[in-house]
Amino acid sequence: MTEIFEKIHRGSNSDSQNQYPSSSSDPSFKISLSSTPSVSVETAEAKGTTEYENQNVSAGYDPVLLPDRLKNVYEEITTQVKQTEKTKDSEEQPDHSRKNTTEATASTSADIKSEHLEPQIDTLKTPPSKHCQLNRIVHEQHEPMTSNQILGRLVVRLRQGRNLLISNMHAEPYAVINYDRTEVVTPSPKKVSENGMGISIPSKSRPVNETFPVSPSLVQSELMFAEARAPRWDFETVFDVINPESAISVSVYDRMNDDMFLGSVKVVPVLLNEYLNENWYKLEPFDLSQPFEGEINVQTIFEQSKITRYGPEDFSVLRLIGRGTFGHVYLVRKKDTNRIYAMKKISKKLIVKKKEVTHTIGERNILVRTSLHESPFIVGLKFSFQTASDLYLITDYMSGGELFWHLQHEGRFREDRAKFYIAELVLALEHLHKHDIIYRDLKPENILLDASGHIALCDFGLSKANLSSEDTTNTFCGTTEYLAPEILLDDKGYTKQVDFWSLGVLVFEMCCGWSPFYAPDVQQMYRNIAFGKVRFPKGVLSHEARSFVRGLLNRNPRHRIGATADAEELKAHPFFDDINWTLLEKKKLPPPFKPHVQSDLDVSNFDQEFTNTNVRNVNLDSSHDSVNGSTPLSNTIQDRFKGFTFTDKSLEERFEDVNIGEFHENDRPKVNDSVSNEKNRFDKDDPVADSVFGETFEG
Ligand SMILES: Nc1ncnc2c1ncn2[C@@H]1O[C@H](COP(=O)(O)OP(=O)(O)OP(=O)(O)O)[C@@H](O)[C@H]1O
Repeated sequence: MTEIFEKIHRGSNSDSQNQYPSSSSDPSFKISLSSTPSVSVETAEAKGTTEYENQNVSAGYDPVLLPDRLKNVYEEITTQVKQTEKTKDSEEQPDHSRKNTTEATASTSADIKSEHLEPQIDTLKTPPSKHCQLNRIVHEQHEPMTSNQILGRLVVRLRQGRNLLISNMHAEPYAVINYDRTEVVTPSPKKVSENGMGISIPSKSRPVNETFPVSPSLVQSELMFAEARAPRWDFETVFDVINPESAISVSVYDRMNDDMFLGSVKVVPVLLNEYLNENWYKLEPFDLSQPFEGEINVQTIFEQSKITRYGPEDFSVLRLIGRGTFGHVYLVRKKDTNRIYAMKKISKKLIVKKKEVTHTIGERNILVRTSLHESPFIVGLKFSFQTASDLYLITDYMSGGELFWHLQHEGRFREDRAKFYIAELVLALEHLHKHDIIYRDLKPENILLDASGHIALCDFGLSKANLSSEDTTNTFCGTTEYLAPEILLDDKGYTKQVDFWSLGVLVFEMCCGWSPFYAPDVQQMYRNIAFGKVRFPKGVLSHEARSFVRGLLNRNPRHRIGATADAEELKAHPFFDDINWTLLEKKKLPPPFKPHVQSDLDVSNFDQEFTNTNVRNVNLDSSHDSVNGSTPLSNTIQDRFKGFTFTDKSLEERFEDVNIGEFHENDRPKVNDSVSNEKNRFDKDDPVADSVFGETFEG
């Protein structure tokens, strides 16, 4: 058994310690994925039995097609799986923790452990560049990167509301204003009555009954109710106008009643210099069949801009909100508009040292592409620029935080909540795949929530562009827990289907609270992905959800859901029967959970480990670059950042075209070691501690 993984990871030549396996070193080390139906497994529940024995353990690999040497190993594994499983009484087994699940899914490993596996993760992390397909796509399908200019500033004033459909006098209506994916959360309305200024708008629908004496407190309540129905915000905010097509959306919620949705409006701004537009807009419900009332008064003024370029000096750092491998992510304020953004600052030296230049340039270019195509579920890039030492990406601030953070705090999500996120992710992946982009790093850490609770994908550092439907790629990258088996095993390469495998892992993880292939050691995790069984906890996932997960976690990518019609196939699965895709795409389906966000400066949904960090000494001044004492990067190296185009003035260069997807020979593919990424996610009590495993299947 050890042998198989040594083969898989190193190739047959055991001397080649740092060799990623390749067909040239040992053609037999890969397992053919060319045929084999997926496994059909009845659930133990369905059978009314206590066992979840496999009906068929071929798991997407046809033993007939396996090389002889692997066949024995394969048979050994499947026999062990069967034997181990037979000894277990699934219904009685109090096996609920992540660790236990791992042991269960890795039930073939009893003897593997005793065989002393050498740690091989480094080998996997450092495949030679020949394993990567080079330059195949460099000159194809270039996106014309229109050099959008910053058109100006859009001042938006939310003045007041009237006749809002609040449920009681304590209501505190507030709004989430969204323009070109930038979000602003207004404070609660001004309390006019408390200032003794009186209330002037009685509610028609609640006339005071004059035939009875009215106690002062009742009058007071009526006044408070009337005031809450007609909130006065007088709130002003300024947006950067980049895309002239964008409309403003204003959604109103009640802060005191569980962020109850009170309606939303869409306002198309008039982009004529200094033009003031003011109107009362009727609030619309998410669901048009619902009775609805209320209006809000919105003013817009456009001011044409003379400045077209920005640099780091134009931003003030407010908080640290995240730390990545190559730099930090800050909450920043753009000085001229006071607009709040997220700024990712990436050290050039570090990415050169770690040979990640291409991935980083690729990330920026994919963000440019997706920004131009207005994908609602992908974080919006606003500016990118560079200095001599750093690269900067300015994106919309997603104040709801990482999905990871919420999952960590809540343990797991109800299926309908998970379904909502998964459905929005399907649309995000559909968008990427349609634009020939493969995402490759789907995981809760890279899924952010906006203030309303919609998702936005971030971190395109591992994505690859210009990969059409049939194209394959070979780069070994991703985060271990979410890696598709063909990335590990198939040297013919893999396709966009790997994103759907990761999506299957995510559905499972969101609903069950642990990752289906997790193991404390990475080698074991690879084994679980390649051969392990997935065990559904009993009673947690609906029949449709299990079928969806099974369909996505099919080890044969050609039989996986999505293999023939990409996301359309996923959308048609019964799991999504109650999803209205048209409304979802327009963000008109109310999110099942609204993050608690007090204002657009709120960082309470981010880890305090970051947000409590002192950022007073963070220096964004590019003039600092030349005097910071470290050796400057050579011109040749600076040339590699041409996509960001360094200028002496350190000014911003937005949306400039560069080669997308080019793989530089020195650039090393990347694996996020999910073990180190684990943080304390599963330190909490296991959320499904009382559940019993009900079903096992193999993809
Ligand atoms: N637009 C944003 N709004 C809010 N938070 C953000 C935003 N962009 C990034 N973050 C936060 O910063 C974290 C790190 O960002 P990102 O994943 O892009 O960095 P990275 O260097 O690529 O990370 P990694 O090393 O994990 O690949 C995110 O997980 C998220 O918590």
